[in-house]
Amino acid sequence: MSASPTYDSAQLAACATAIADAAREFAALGWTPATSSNFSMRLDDAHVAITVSGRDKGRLGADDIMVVDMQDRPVGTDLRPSAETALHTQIYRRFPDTRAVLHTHSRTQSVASRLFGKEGRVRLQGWELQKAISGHTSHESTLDIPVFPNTQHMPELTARIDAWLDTGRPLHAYLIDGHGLYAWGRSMDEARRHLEALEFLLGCELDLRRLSS
Ligand SMILES: CSC[C@@H](O)[C@@H](O)C(=O)COP(=O)(O)O
Ligand SMILES: [Zn+2]
Repeated sequence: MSASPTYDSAQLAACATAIADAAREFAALGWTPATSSNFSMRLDDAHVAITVSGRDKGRLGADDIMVVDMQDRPVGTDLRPSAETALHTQIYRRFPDTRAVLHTHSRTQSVASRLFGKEGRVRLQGWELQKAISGHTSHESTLDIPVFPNTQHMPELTARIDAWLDTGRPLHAYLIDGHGLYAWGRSMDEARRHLEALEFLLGCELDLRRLSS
């Protein structure tokens, strides 16, 4: 049985608005093509507001956001949550201070995930914009973004992510090969900053590879 909710309808409505606003801006940038991408916000320790599966992420309204518990079960609705709900709840379980999780499918993220998938990670070093990632105070720091193999089987993907985390290595975001980027934060603003910074940095890495070859 799910834990009793400690959120109210006003909090759910505020999260739905924040998700729809962010998603609309990402869609305008071309980062959510063809209904791809999914977004969520933590409501309380046991519940998450998340996008309904298959909706156009550029035109989300209140009816396109639903509630799930931390075991990915819909709460108070028969709607189908995002096919990737398990990736969201895993981040909320593993990082208790996370309040927003953002997943997009931009062209830059998709191409970078294929190119760097062979290496298993993108190593970012020497970029001033690394400082947009919380905890990074210098361009001289090393920021590794892992690339996990894509699969439609969520338990396989969450197991790979758990295995990375269980080694104690930091995890600020990850790519899925041929798929897209997951980023998160302790607020919607922080999650957006992380996503935008990584979109920019991945584009820079792609340009460097292209120009150096
Ligand atoms: C439309 S293809 C993209 C999907 O397969 C998936 O990766 C995705 O990001 C959106 O799935 P959704 O179930 O709407 O959350
Ligand atoms: Zn996706």
